[in-house]
Amino acid sequence: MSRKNENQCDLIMFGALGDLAQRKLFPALYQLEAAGLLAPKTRILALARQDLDTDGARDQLSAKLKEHVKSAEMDEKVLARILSRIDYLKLDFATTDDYVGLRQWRESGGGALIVYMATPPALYGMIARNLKQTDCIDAATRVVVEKPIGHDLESSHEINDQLAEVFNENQLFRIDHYLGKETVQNLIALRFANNLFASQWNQDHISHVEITVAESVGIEGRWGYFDQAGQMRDMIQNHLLQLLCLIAMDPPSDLSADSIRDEKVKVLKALRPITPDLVETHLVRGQYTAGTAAGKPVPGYLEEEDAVRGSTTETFVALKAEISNWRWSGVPFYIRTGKRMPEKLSQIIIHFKPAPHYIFDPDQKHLANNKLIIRLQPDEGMALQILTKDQGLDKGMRLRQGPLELTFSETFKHARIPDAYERLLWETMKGNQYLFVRRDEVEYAWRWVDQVISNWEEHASPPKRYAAGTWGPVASIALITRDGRSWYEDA
Ligand SMILES: NC(=O)C1=CN([C@@H]2O[C@H](COP(=O)(O)OP(=O)(O)OC[C@H]3O[C@@H](n4cnc5c(N)ncnc54)[C@H](OP(=O)(O)O)[C@@H]3O)[C@@H](O)[C@H]2O)C=CC1
Ligand SMILES: O=C1O[C@H](COP(=O)(O)O)[C@@H](O)[C@H](O)[C@H]1O
Repeated sequence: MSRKNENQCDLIMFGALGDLAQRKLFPALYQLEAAGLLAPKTRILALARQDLDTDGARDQLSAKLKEHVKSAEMDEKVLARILSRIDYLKLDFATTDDYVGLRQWRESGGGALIVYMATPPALYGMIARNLKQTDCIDAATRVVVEKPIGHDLESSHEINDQLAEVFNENQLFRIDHYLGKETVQNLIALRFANNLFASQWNQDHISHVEITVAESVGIEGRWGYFDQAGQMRDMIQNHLLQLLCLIAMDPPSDLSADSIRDEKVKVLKALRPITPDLVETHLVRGQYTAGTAAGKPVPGYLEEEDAVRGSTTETFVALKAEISNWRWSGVPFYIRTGKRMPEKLSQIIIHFKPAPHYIFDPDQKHLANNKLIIRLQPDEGMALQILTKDQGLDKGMRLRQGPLELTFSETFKHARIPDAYERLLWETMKGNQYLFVRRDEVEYAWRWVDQVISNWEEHASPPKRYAAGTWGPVASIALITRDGRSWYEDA
């Protein structure tokens, strides 16, 4: 095969007219086209149950692409090229006979077959069975599935079992879109390409770690889905535990998918359960009430469209996680995530321990902890807070804290930061699984989350209220100040 066609594929997209596909997946394919990364013969088949032909579907997708690709990045020639790759097939996912059209389409193409299931997870098993029954797939087919894989350990087992009846694990690409973010992948480079940090990355040198993933948005018309999930299942079970794993894992022996995933699994297995006696001190759940977002009044969670009165679903979680292993014994990981917070901000702060013997002004002792601030989004970059001597004859040996700063947009001026889905689709086309989640990762994450949820349910205390536009319930501040620490607020 010529180099140009090396990553040639036929991409079949179930749920092609749904929200995720239109907002994220087709814009990502547009960007891959713009970057010249799609092989000349790569084709895309959009599947949905709307009564459209290919021209009608292309018109609809074109309008959505214009809406979701930044106008400065929209180029009519690129648009025409990506649209020309797209065919449309009306198909009811539940009707086996409909898949015959899909097989016929595939017979006229070539390259790897990628099946993207941008549908509710309850449909994955049925789609997989229908694909198999109608001979649409083979042992080289790759399948991309979205989160959430289940609602708990038991249901995730069921979904994974249904997929495993048809596909091998090396065919399954389970998405956690945080793993596609450039800055999240950068955690691997930061930790394992810089020996400076490698030698400090343990309980001898780190006192605690903070992970904050704050969202300014509320429920965005997804109340029905979100109320069944809550922030614990929607964000912690996947994105935040993945971030924790990347920070806490041991060095993998290489960059292969299984080396990285083996190390992440060890972290998940070592997470200390939040047992009933710890719920009070290690966990805070919150739910937002009316407040403000970007200076405008916004309703509370229970007043959102489609809301059901009296729901006790949490829109905020703060917790103290502990990892029972040699490297992290005694180092708490304080994690918080919530909707309707003052701004969109994802960051990780590594707090280093002070030097063993302090010789400077006792009044400045509180400054003596170095911090590494990793800004995942927005304003991607990192800063290492270090202490230097304050300038001037009159300053003696007064200390001053300041950052060694790396802001990606300034340092890599011309490099556009790709959206997570661009990276994930591109890796799927290349057949690389390292940014995708293996079955045991999903299940160990559920195992830990399930016990947290069942223990808080036993505790039966309702979520604490916080006004939209604030950093969560006051109790989340107490969770960390109880240990003589505070959330890093230099946002
Ligand atoms: N949207 C997002 O931002 C995110 C979504 N996800 C995940 O992505 C997946 C898709 O989500 P999303 O796009 O929001 O969901 P949508 O409901 O918007 O899209 C799903 C699509 O599947 C179609 N569909 C459902 N059943 C059938 C059927 N029997 N035959 C044909 N078409 C069918 C629906 O068609 P119709 O409209 O006709 O019902 C709909 O267009 C889910 O797993 C979700 O959890 C994950 C992270 C973020
Ligand atoms: O998976 C999800 O992620 C988004 C947050 O993603 P981000 O890339 O904008 O940080 C969250 O809003 C959504 O509820 C959840 O399902």
